[in-house]
Amino acid sequence: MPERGTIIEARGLTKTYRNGPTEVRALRDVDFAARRGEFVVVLGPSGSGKSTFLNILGGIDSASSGSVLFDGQDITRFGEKALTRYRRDHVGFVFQFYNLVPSLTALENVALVTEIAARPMRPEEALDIVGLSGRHGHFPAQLSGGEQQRVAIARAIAKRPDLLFCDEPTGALDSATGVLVLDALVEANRTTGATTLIITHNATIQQIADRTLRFADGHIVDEIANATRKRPGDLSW
Ligand SMILES: Nc1ncnc2c1ncn2[C@@H]1O[C@H](COP(=O)(O)OP(=O)(O)OP(=O)(O)O)[C@@H](O)[C@H]1O
Repeated sequence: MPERGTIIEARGLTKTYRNGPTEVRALRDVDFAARRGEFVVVLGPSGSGKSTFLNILGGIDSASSGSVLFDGQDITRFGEKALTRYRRDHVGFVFQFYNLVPSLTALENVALVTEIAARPMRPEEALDIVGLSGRHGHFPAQLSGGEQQRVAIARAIAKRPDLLFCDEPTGALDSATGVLVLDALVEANRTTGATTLIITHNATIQQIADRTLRFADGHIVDEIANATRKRPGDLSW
């Protein structure tokens, strides 16, 4: 039985990529569970399996073996249609590069998602949460990198996802701008209650999390629960 409050759980998760004769074991027998609303930072060296882990949990990559239970249902057994619905209704993704549509305003970029979501918030509300109320009509080229990333976060949360998965969201940003993006993620987590996982190479960021996972060589080698969480504004790197 899953622990009470668990929203996503991986059991014995394994992923092997085959490129011709060579095999890369990206994940080896990973067990993990996260509670609703939890804020988790994922650390680990390059190639240790962090992105593969997040992508499989989010239904954009497939497992070689093991299971991923979302709200008790094994998504590794879903067909294409159910997997698309899972991603569309329950998962918000944020990547290092913002992937906004250049010819659409901030508001229109967010509205693209709210138009197809099952229970969206208004695009204006999503932009408010990330602190961009004054930027609705701006095109991506008129926004700084950090502002573009906050539009990407607004787009990810506007569908009210249960899960918010962020792969290196501050990787391309300087520290002051990175702090604003982390503030937006903390606020998004607080107001939507989405379980939030953030991959980063910056170990300082773990201080804002409820829990830190450390990957090495396809395993979770360490898990630390934080008794207290710092605010992003109190970090410096
Ligand atoms: N599509 C793929 N085809 C083949 N090998 C892959 C593929 N995706 C990832 N890998 C390999 O799987 C291993 C884990 O990669 P992954 O991207 O999950 O690591 P990571 O910890 O996220 O690294 P980084 O911090 O550099 O993003 C690496 O050896 C990588 O080269």
